[in-house]
Amino acid sequence: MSSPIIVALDFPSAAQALALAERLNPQQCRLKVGKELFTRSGPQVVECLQQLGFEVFLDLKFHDIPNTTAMAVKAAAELGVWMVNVHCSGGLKMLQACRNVLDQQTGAKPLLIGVTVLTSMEQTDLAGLGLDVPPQEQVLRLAGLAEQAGLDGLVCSAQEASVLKQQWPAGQLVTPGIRPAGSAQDDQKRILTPAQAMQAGSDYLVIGRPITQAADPAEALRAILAEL
Ligand SMILES: O=c1ccn([C@@H]2O[C@H](COP(=O)(O)O)[C@@H](O)[C@H]2O)c(=O)[nH]1
Repeated sequence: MSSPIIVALDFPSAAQALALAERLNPQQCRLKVGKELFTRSGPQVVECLQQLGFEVFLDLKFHDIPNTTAMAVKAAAELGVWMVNVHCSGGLKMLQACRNVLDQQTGAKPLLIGVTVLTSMEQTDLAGLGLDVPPQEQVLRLAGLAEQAGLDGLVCSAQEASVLKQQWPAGQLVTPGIRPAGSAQDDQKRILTPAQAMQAGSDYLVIGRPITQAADPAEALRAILAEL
């Protein structure tokens, strides 16, 4: 499967998520289950999507003490997901605990990805957290922790992809905040178009509303793939 597209299924019910999934082709995209859908529908929706032939990114952005986070990552691995993520701001010990628990797993392991700075945030938002630095500076700092802990890659903005690829060539870059030209920015701040993101070095493009809210989601996905 060579498509870099991960479609974010941000829906309030399994029925809506599955209806959208049935309109898509597992050869053309992977699917992302996030907090809204998982909190409403639980592991069953992940299993249903897998039965439809899709690889699933479980985007729950775990962030807790090391043992709790590692056990959540273990549970995700046992669900057979393709990718799972944790917040890098949980710190090195937390990230290492997650790496260790996956290394002890037998069989297929999910990619373990560290969330850096959310794509909805800009410098003023970081200042409100007492971190008055450009987002890229904080992303690079958190990327260093992820690499040290042996993670497989990062969630970041595609705006940081090229500098991250220089710092950590092997790190897989998973980039939300993707907006085809002319589409609504919504609550995203650090955005690029699909083609710009690929040129910058993104490995995977996470795209939600521009596909899921389109009149014809399958056609929206095809148009994005044609642009790459
Ligand atoms: O920094 C981040 C991390 C995760 N996301 C998630 O990606 C999708 C984006 O959806 P759009 O509708 O394309 O904006 C969404 O599920 C977020 O939870 C992110 O946007 N930024």
